[in-house]
Formats: sequence, C-alpha cells, structure tokens
Amino acid sequence: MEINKGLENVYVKETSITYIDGELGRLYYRGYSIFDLAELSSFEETSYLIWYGKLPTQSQLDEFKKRLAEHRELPASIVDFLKKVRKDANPMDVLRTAVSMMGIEDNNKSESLLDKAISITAKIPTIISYYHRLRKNLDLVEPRNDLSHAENFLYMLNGNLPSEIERKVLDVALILHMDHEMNASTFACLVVASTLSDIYSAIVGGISALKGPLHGAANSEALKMFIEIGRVENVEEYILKRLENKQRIMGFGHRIYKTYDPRALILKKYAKDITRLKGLEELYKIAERVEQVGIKLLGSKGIYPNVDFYSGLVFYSLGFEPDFFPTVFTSARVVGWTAQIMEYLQDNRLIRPKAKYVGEIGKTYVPIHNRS
Ligand SMILES: CC(=O)SCCNC(=O)CCNC(=O)[C@H](O)C(C)(C)COP(=O)(O)OP(=O)(O)OC[C@H]1O[C@@H](n2cnc3c(N)ncnc32)[C@H](O)[C@@H]1OP(=O)(O)O
Ligand SMILES: O=C([O-])CC(=O)C(=O)O
Repeated sequence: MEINKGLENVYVKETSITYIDGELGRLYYRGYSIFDLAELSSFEETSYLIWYGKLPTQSQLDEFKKRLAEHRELPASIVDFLKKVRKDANPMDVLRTAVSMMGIEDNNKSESLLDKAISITAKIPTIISYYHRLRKNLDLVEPRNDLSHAENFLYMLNGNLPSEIERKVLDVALILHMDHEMNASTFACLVVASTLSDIYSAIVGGISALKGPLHGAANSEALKMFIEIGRVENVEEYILKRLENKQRIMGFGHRIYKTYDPRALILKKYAKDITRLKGLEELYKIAERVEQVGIKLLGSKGIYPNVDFYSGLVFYSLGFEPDFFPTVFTSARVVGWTAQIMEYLQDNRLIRPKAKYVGEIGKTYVPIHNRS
C-alpha cells in the first residue's frame, strides 16, 4: 500500500487545455505557446481559446467581448454585502463569499455551465474593485461595457482610464495566470464538481485553495519580502538568514517546473517597465537581486522563480494592494477552473481516494463517568 501524500505524478484526467513541460520551462494553452499568447493575444481572446478550444474569428471575438461585458454588474445583494463587510477582511475571503452569494442569486437558473462561467468571470473584477474602493472610502466606479476586460478592471479600480502600457501589462498578467493544468486549486474545484455539486460551490473551493501562501498568495508574500528587505545591499544577508531559519523564498520553487517558469520570464520584462514608470524601480532591483542570490543557492535543486515572483510587482504597480494580489490571480484562473470543470464533467467520476488507517481498532467504549 503506497502512500502518495502530495499526489505527485498522479494523473486524474486527460486534458486538451494546458500542457506544461516542466523540464524545459514551456507552457501551452490549447497547443499555443504562452510566449505567443502573452505578446499577441488579449484576456478575451485567450479566454475564448481556453473555453471553446480554438481561436475566435473577428466576429466571434466581437460577440464574445460583448457577452462578457454585459455581465459585469453585480446583483444588489452583493453590493450591499461589500458595503457592510468589515474593511480589514482578507480580500480572498470577501471574494469567496461574494461568489458564494452569486450561487444563491443564480438559484439554479437553467443556463449552460459556460454561460455561468462567463457571468462569474465578468463579475469578479467588479467585486475586487468595489471592495478595494470601499476599503479606501472612495466612491464606487461602475463598470463600463465599452471597455475591454483589462481596461475596465483598471478603470473600476483606480477611477481613471488606464494608459496603453497599463492595459497591456494587465492583459499579459491575466493571460499568464489563466490555467495551469492540475494545480491545487483546480483540483479542489474538480473534487467539488465531481460530486455533481454546482459550479459556484466548485469555484468557492478553488478560491479557498488558491488563498494559501504555498499557492496563489505567494505573490503577496514575495512582495512583502522585497519591501522588508528594503535595500539591494541587504538582499544576500536576508536570504541567507531566511534559508538558515528554514523559511522559503516566496515566489521560488514549483512542483512541476524544475527550471525557470516561463511566465516569470515574461513577467520580469513587464515588471521592469512598469515599476520604472511608477517610480518603484528600487523594489524591482531588490527582486532581481533576490532572483540572482536565490538561483545561486537553490538553482542546483531545480528551484527557480515561479509566476508569483514578479507578478506582485506588476499588480502593485497597477494599483492593487498586496493582500488583493491573490484575487487578481483568481480573476484569471477562474477561466481555467471552469474550463477544467467542464472538461472533467464530460466523463465525470466521483473523486474519492483512500487513506491508510494507522490507528487502533476494537477499543472498549468506557462511559464518561468511568473515565480517568
Ligand atoms: C501559482 C503557484 O502556486 S506557484 C507556487 C507558489 N508558492 C511559492 O512560491 C511558495 C514557496 N515555494 C514552495 O513552498 C515550494 O517550492 C512549492 C510548495 C511551491 C513546491 O514545492 P515541492 O515540489 O512540493 O517541493 P518541496 O516542498 O518538497 O521542497 C523540496 C525541497 O526544496 C526546498 N524548497 C522548495 N521551495 C523552496 C523555496 N521557495 N525556498 C527555499 N527552499 C525551497 C524545500 O525546503 C525542500 O528542501 P529539502 O529537500 O532540503 O527538504
Ligand atoms: O501548477 C501549480 O502547481 C501551481 C499553479 O497553479 C501555477 O503555477 O500556476
């Protein structure tokens, strides 16, 4: 009886959505290289690709963008919840509850799973931006359906239209985070969906898993680390001490990539440009030095920067506060979660592994008044 605690190298389904080559550091969605998609595509086009399995024609893309944009507004009950919830909550908890409320509002509407996926994906940026602004006592900025997904997200967040570089950087970051095969949060979604529960419950499961610092919250932990380091000259000593104390370098290491994560490579370039534009180049330089020192110390073990290493710098530069970073990750990964759920349900099987019992059996029940 072999125990496989982390389910390493266990295949739970076949997929034609995402392929990762962890040795060479390559990632493909539906057969297209992440390098091409990041440079040439948009959030909407890559979502279409992931959900429908092929790139859209111009008219299909126009129609799809319109459909996504029409779903941005939130039900009154969710706006009300966002206004009333405590302002110091973890934004992932707020987002998780808001998505759960979406399930209540949906009330088993007879739409396809894809319709529901589109509606949830369209609304998540509104939830994030509203909570961000309510926390800062700013007026809410309602969604505009004449803007692209990334433009509208930044418009609702910051209250003004983003520049072309800001729009591009967010589009790229969202594309990079969209899917990643059988990661922990996607698997959590599948466990829920495999019981034939509803899609909102499955996504609540995904958000819960992505919230952890070993997964989607490593981005905010990495940025906090750069801020704590403070100066480039402090990097080496800080990292050595951290490793001595058995603490991990956040945004480093990956279960599948044993080389540089291609998404980190792409994000690094954009992080450099956007931090310079926003006067945050010192933080970028600290990150770059952490990368050098980290690779020197851990590279031989196959531990390199992952997607969460530079994404925090990008999100921070765009106006998101560190505890919101995992919610931005969610806003993209929801496309992958829903696509993977739909693919799994085409040939569903209840997910139910086993645990090896190592306790005693056959013990005598002693009534409470006789126990010492
Ligand atoms: C979107 C994402 O989810 S990407 C991942 C985001 N998470 C992080 O960045 C958190 C930091 N990284 C980590 O904790 C890990 O690299 C994980 C959990 C992501 C993957 O690691 P796993 O494949 O499970 O490797 P595991 O945890 O078994 O570590 C193997 C060895 O590498 C070391 N190691 C792994 N990551 C790191 C790191 N970031 N810093 C220092 N050492 C590390 C471990 O200490 C362990 O060392 P040992 O063999 O001497 O005990
Ligand atoms: O694949 C994983 O294990 C983690 C993940 O979600 C990612 O890297 O995007």
